[in-house]
This record gives sequence, structure tokens and C-alpha cells, in this order.
Amino acid sequence: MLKYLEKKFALTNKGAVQLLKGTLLSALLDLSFMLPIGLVVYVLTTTIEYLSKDIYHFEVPIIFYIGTGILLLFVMGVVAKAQYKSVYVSTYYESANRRIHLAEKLRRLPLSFFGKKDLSDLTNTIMSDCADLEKAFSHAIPQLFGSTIALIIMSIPLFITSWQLALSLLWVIPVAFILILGTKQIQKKYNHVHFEEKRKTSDLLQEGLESIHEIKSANGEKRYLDGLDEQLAIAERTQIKSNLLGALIANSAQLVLKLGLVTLVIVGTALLTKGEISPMLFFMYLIVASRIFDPVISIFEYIAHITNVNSQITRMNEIINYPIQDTARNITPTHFEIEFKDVTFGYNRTDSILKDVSFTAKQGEVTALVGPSGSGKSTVAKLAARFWDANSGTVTIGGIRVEDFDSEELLKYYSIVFQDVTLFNTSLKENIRIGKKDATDKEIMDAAHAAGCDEFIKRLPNGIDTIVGENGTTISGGERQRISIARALLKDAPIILLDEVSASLDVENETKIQEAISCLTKNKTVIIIAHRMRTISNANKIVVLEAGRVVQCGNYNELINQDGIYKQMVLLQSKK
Ligand SMILES: Nc1ncnc2c1ncn2[C@@H]1O[C@H](COP(=O)(O)OP(=O)(O)OP(=O)(O)O)[C@@H](O)[C@H]1O
Repeated sequence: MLKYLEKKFALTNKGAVQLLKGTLLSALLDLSFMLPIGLVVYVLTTTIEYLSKDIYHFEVPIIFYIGTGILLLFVMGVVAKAQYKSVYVSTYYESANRRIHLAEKLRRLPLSFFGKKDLSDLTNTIMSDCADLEKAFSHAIPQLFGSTIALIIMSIPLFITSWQLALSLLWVIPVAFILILGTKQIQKKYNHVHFEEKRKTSDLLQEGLESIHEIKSANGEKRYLDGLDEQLAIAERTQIKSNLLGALIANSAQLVLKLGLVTLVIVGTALLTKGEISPMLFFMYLIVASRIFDPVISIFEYIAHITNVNSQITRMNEIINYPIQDTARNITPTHFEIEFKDVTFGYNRTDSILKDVSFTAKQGEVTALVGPSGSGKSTVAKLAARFWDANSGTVTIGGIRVEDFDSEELLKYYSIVFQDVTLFNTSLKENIRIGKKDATDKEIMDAAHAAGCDEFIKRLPNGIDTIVGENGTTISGGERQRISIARALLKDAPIILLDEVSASLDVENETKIQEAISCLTKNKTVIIIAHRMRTISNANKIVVLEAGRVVQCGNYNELINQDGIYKQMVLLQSKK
């Protein structure tokens, strides 16, 4: 039962237990609301009975009734408080747990997962989907089950006292349910369309905000805003349609319920005329009829609400059930030689970006990857750090397959400088400290100095304590790259992956960086990707890639004497 609830509603185990508890308490609360009705019926029956016997005083003092009333209110209060605590408070805890659980899961997911998803979609799942579920769990799901249980329990005494009256009152419930459940698929379809349009709108908004510079520089504001207007209008239309349909179905169902009172009056009057029921019993049914449909109406609302969150639950389960790169073995390799053996890989598993790639990057040597744009150099570096898993073939470090390492442990062995440097909206110092969490300020300053950051840090208003803005918007591309190099220097890991490090540097800075890198790379396994042949002419090994295949491999002297793509690239660049 608990496992079913966990899967069905994307809950943690604790959340499923709380849902069960909340359901029972919600049923109890619905039942407790019938207690005052019981008291009213009791008072009225005894009053009428006394009056019919010409007795004008109560045998029990009136204070007894008042006391019972107060006691009932107290019981209702206690049950309501327990239900509130169980349903609402625990829902917020569950919501916090769900977000943490999702974030933990996202942390362990392979990059292939993120390649298939866009970021605004994931942000939506963590933020707004969680909020929608929070609402559903605090307002709908426990009450739905609770109200259903309460309704069944309330119906039993009604059928026992008079099955004809009970039937004439309650026949509308299954009819209304058939109406609601029969149209559930249509509602689901409309909700799904609306949900998708809402997602597209937030994608478009996020994309616009992220690429505001490009849009402005290409004079594309009008086109972008027109597109956004159109998308907003579509989202609005789908929302109206979905809400209208929901309201139409809910109101029709409520109208059907009203018929129950009509048939009760007709059947009750007929039975009364025939003398088959007492006026008191009829009267009692009329009072019950005024309240019995309340939980049913709530059930309809809850069903609509739960139908609405189905898409969110599906998306959340997609993340929760995605297989993680989980090997969790703590292994320390004795050396850090990287070997690619017949590696074939494609980002979408159908098109191969790398084909049968084999080479060895030895420890203490610099291995350079060169080749035309799009030949797969960065992809090789990503596979070396197990950002992605190869489709076939093996990537090993010190003779151990990368898949056998715990994915987080593995990255401790790497210092990585990629083309796209990500900076966080904090100080430069903290951005460099990411390389080594416990680094002292002096270590950070030394790394920044070695990476050639001194000159631009001096220019910043608060030096190394300057906040760099979201993703480092306040500093240039070359400066970002130098910060990234400072991080790598600080981390001082045994494997270094450098992708295009000198691409956005001027000649003077490039020389400085080259010096820093040569300190960094001593006795380490270095894989360097460069477009400028000059920067890698001293590499111990040069691996030339073309269309995802290794077409040449050797040192500079060997390759320059071969008639191949490497020689062509060197000649072409020296002409330039
Ligand atoms: N995340 C990704 N999802 C799908 N395809 C990708 C992804 N990253 C790269 N590619 C594709 O893989 C191919 C190789 O890309 P890669 O970045 O490895 O080439 P590269 O040799 O480093 O290119 P460049 O020198 O221009 O940086 C390209 O066709 C690219 O479009």
C-alpha cells in the first residue's frame, strides 16, 4: 500500500505514511461534522415527542444539551487540529523533502539526462510542480480519500433506517460520479495541452532573458516580443478552455446532486402519505440531505485538482526513476594514465560523434587533441571525465574503467578548464575557491597571480572581493578564462583537461598562461585541446581527430613529416 502511494504520487516513504494518516483523520473530520446534526435531530425528536404527549418540560435539564453541544464542538476542534497538523504541516515537510530528494537526484544524474531536458523545464519541475503538488497534498488527496470513507460510513445508517429514502437521496451520487469520471480523459487532455503551453511560455521567457544581448544586437526585440505575445495568447486560450471545461463538468455534477433532494421530497411525501414512515424520520432525512452532499462536492473538486497534477507527477517520476551513474566504489588508482580503447559515442545514441577512438594519454606527458571544428575534441575530454558514458569501448584511468569510480570521487582527480566558464554570482575569491573548498586566502591569491589575474583584479572596485554578477556578467571572456585557470591551479589535481584555454587571450597573457600551465602540468596527465597549433607544438603526443575518428597520432616532428590533415592545419595557420 505504502509503495503504491509512493509511486502513484511521487512521495517519499515518510510522505506516504503521512498521507495515510491524513486520509483517516480527514474521514474522521467529515464524520465529526455530522455530530451537530445528530444533536439537532435528537433535540427536535425529543421536543416533538414531549409536545405530542403534552409534556412542556425536558426530563433532562437544558444544560445537558448545551454541555453536549460544547463537548461536540470540542471534539470537532480536536479532530480538526489533528487533521490540520497531519495534512497541512506534514505536507510542507514532505514538500521540502521532495525538493531536497529531487535536488539530490539531479546531482547524481548523468549529463545525458540534462542533454535531453531544458533548464527552464527542470526549474519548473523543482519550483512550480512541487508547489502544485504541495497544494494537491494539503488540499485534495487526503480529503478525497477521507471524504469517500466518510460518505460510505454515513450512508450505512441511512440505508438501515429507510432504504427507500436513502436510495431516493443517494442515487444521484453514482450518476454524478459517472459524469465526472467519464469526462476525466477529456479533462486530462485539456489540462495536458494547457500545461505544455505554460511550459513553452516559461521556456520562451527564460530564453529571452538569457539571450537579451543577442536579441538586442540582432534588432530582434520586436520579433521576440511578437512571438512571446503569440505564445502568451495560446497559453491563455488553453487555460480558459481547460478551466471552463472543468467548471462545466463540476457544475453539471453539482446540478445532478441537487436532483437528490427533489427525489427525496417526492418519495418521502409518497411514503408519508402511505404512512410507511414517520414525519420525524422524513424530517431527519431532510436535515441530513442538507449536509450529506458537502463531502461529495468536495470529492469532485479534489478529483479535478488531482487530474490537474497528473502531468506534474509524471514529470517528477521521470526524474526520480531515471537511472543514475551509481557505482559508489571508492577506488584510488595507482597512476593516472588515461586510455581510450575503441570508444564509440553519440549524444543521442543514434548518431555516432566518436567512432572507434583509441589513444593513451600518459602521466607526466601532455597529450594534445587537434582537429577541425566539430571533430569531437571536447567530446573526448567530456568522456575522459565521465560527463557522459561511451556507447561502446572503454575509457580507463590507471587501468580502471571510469564507470567503476564513484562519479563524485572521480572528479576529484580532475582539474578542468572548459571553453564555457561558469561563474557564480559571488566574489572572485569565492569563485576561485570552488577549486579547493578549504583553500586559504593566500593560496587563492597565489593561484590568481599564477593564472595572470593580478592586472584585472587591481582594476576592480573591491579587488578580489568584487562580486562578479550572474555568471560573471561584469568581467570579460578572457578574464573569466583566467579565473577558471586559477581554479584549476588551486585544485592541483593529477589529471588536467584544458579546452581552448588560450582562445580568448592576447599574446602577452597567453605567454603568462602558458608559463602557469607548465607549472600546473608537471608530472600530471594533461589533455589539451587547442586550435592554435603553436600552443601544442611541444606536446608529447598529438592526437588528430577528423569526423570523430583518430586519423593521425604522434609528436610534432612525426606528424609534420606526414602528408595529413595535421600538416595542412599547421601550414594553413602559419600562412595566416
Ligand atoms: N551536448 C551535445 N548534444 C548533442 N550534440 C552535441 C553536444 N555537444 C556537442 N555536440 C555535437 O558533437 C559534435 C562534436 O562536438 P565537439 O564539441 O566535441 O567538437 P570540437 O571538435 O570540440 O569542436 P570545436 O573545436 O568547434 O569546439 C558536434 O557536431 C556537436 O554539434
